[in-house]
Amino acid sequence: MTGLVLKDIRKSYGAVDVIHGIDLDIKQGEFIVFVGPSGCGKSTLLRMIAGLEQITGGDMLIDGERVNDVPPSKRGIAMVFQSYALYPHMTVYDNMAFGMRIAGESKEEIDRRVRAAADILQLTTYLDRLPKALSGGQRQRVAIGRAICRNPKVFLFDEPLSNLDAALRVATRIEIAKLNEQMADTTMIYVTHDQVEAMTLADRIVVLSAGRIEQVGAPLELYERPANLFVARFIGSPAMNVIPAKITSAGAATALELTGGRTVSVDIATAASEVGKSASFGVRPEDLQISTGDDYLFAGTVSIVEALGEVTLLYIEGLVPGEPIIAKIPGILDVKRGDTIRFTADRAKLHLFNAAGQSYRAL
Ligand SMILES: Nc1ncnc2c1ncn2[C@@H]1O[C@H](COP(=O)(O)OP(=O)(O)OP(=O)(O)O)[C@@H](O)[C@H]1O
Repeated sequence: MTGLVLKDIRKSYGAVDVIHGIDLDIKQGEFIVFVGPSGCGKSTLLRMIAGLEQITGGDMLIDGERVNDVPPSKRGIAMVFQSYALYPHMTVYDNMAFGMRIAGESKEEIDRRVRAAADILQLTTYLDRLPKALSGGQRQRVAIGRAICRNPKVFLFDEPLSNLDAALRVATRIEIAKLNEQMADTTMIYVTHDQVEAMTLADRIVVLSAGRIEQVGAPLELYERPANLFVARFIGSPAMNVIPAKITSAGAATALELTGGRTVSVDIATAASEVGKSASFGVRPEDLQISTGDDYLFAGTVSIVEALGEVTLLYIEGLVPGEPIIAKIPGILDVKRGDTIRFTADRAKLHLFNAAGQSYRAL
């Protein structure tokens, strides 16, 4: 089993601690995505797994073997970077074969692996071309092919699509998803800023903030059951709306008074000791619906209407100072700036967090 285990992994640069003790068990064949705001330590963690960055503390195990001091070339890992770094004077074939030639593989074995990788990535017709005669997406596929040829146990990707334009990103993302299916036993770890890549590629997403794990879970688990406000706001776009509230009654359902005076009830259990405490009420923009009745969550005045055709985004000012509430309503609406609208939502899709930002569902 080529599992990967991180035990209390730490990283400091001089006196500055950037990774504060990461515990993570990755199973063989899993596709793990690291996400988090800029500077949270995603690349540092990936580079420690690759062996490109010294580990300050803790243990890193691959296949049960401690690899903290094992050099990158001996870890059975291949890494694909944002910049593909191909040799410009070598053909696609030679770029993919290069590492194997250095390693002294036989001509037959090199040919077999290059052709197999080219086949997976649909590069067969480009094998005799130089990188300058390829598009950005094709070059990135060659970089991925070069990594496949190394027969890695663990495949690391550091924002591999971020240099590509929107259409190529989508196409190459789909290639990576197919690659993951074809290399079902190969563990893949992927760093990205892109929500869609994280949601569509990952078996599990690791959300990081300031060198710590906030939550680990399947994409929809994080979306539907964020453990805290950080994850709730980080996963999903536009971000979840959060309205300050006070708990007025507890039990199997909880009653809240929202900022602005409206009372709402959510199907989330709280203890009697929570009554009177401050909380944060959360609802995703796409879970809001326009209401015509009296049974609504809150009402507000529309300040901006963004009609995108497929959906309309409504920005509602005044409920939370300095932060508009956003509603994402399907289709084209007959709504204009200045209209007052009532919003409702399915009660099962509401969220509630305590004053420390922890979800009451996760407590
Ligand atoms: N060589 C270094 N010396 C000192 N600090 C460093 C060094 N490399 C990285 N850091 C710091 O470590 C932290 C984590 O950096 P890292 O590049 O891992 O973040 P990231 O999550 O990958 O960010 P981004 O999404 O912007 O690429 C940052 O605060 C960064 O400033």
